[in-house]
Amino acid sequence: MLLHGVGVGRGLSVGSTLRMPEPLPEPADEISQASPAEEFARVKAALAHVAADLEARGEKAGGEAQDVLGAQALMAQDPTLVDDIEERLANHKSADRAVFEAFANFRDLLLQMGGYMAERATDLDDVSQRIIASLRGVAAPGVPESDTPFILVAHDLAPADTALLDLAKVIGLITREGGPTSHTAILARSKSIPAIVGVEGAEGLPDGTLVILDAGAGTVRTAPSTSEIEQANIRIAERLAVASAPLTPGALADGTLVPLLANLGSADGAEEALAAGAEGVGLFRTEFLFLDATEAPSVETQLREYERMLRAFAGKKVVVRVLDAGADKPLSFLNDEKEENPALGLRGIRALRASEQILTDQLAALALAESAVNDSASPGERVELWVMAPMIADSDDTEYFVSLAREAGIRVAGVMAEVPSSALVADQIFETADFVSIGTNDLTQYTLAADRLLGSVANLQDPWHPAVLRLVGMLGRAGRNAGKPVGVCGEAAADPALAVVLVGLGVTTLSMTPAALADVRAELARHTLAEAQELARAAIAATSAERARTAVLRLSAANAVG
Ligand SMILES: C=C(OP(=O)(O)O)C(=O)O
Ligand SMILES: [Mg+2]
Repeated sequence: MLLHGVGVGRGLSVGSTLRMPEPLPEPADEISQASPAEEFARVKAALAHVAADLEARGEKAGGEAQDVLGAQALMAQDPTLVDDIEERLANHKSADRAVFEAFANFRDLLLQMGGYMAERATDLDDVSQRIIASLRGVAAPGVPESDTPFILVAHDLAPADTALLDLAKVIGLITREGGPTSHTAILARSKSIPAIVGVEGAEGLPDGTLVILDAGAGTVRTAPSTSEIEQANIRIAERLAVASAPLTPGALADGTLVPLLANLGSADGAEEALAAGAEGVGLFRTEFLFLDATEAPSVETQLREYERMLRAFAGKKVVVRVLDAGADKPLSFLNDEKEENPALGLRGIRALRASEQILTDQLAALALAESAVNDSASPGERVELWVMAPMIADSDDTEYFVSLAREAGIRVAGVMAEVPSSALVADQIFETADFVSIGTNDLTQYTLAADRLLGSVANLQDPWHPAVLRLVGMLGRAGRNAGKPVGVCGEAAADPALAVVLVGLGVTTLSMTPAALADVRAELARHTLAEAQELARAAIAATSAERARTAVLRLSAANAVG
């Protein structure tokens, strides 16, 4: 049997599947036969068991995961919740129903508070499920434990699950939900886990099914033959060889340079990015530093973080994005309003325009960080700081941002092209912006009107769609006419075949998760600029994302040099 989904990267894996337990059904609201005191004793034992289990798992995982799990252990013993449960038991609710209701009540309160508190609602659901599982004596939800490596099959992954993935054990990931730019996909790519998301039929895979997961083809093959397994193992070995190829600068076969940059969320990833041959940073997502903050970070706090990042990339270019709050990246201090359609709401530059002081503070911190690094550096060690704003719609947004950036002393100021309107008026935007960086994740979401977090429309969330590629082509042309650079920093840049097409459309730099650099470097080196342009023409002439991908893969196999 062959199942289809959206592959993340080009990874390949052969192994047995193990399912993540399904969420437990809602406990029935019936009068309990046991006495409230008996039920309360059972609940207290379950709470203690779950808290101890979460703490033990936290200690094992260490780092950030330990903080997440420690906070969850505290939730399991929260006195307000325990009192609420006891009260419900006194009204003759069953133990699991009382737990379910008390947690659901607390969850609704958190959701009403919005922002950071609302973000914790998922963690609370997870704790509630664990307690109910303990009361029923069934397996707790979450990543299953196993002594041998396995391919994880899940509906989708919660943040706490993803933080805890043991890479020595989880050798592949298949999810029913999620599109190519969902956080599960971004995490899988950054950890180099072969993954396929949005797989219809994934829920029917029994534990222990031997499968070949081929992310490049977007397929899961069950019951593979011996020769199919041998072929897959040969390809896995070939990929390992690519990963250890020399770290040359990104370039096409004819020598055209295409600098390969890293997407980072903090300076912690700098070492890994440099080791993978990143020629700089093409997208520093500053909001990742402050996701948990309840108030705007001070200039001093920001300065420390930015300086750390800039020092790590001495002698190279670092493109910093100012805070991109809203929708999939909520920052309670910037946009706390509940919106019907947050992806179409006050996010990115719009949220910053509404809180201008936060933007001017951030620009000031960036300018100070650049001076701190460069004032005492020799010319070869100076970092080149570029700053850009997210979700720019038109030249009005551009002029607003660029003038504030210049006032703050930022020398190179540009914008992200993520809203389709920015491509349509790219010539006007280039009159002011020093550069454009295309965020293909959001550009795809808005061009196809397909929520990037929703599995049901994952088939539309595909940057191979000729409509998206035509917009990229418009931006590429406008950049060339203006003599200014056009980068791509969305997930599309991490897809090797698509990366070549983007260059053919006029893109001059590519930025991606460091784990994708080796594959993209190898693929660029197989094509000349003329070939990349030919592939781009084939892609934009296709009538669907799937046809564009097939046409390019076919042509590229025929063209490949060496
Ligand atoms: C790079 C992008 O930004 P983010 O994924 O952080 O929204 C994008 O939208 O492509
Ligand atoms: Mg974006």
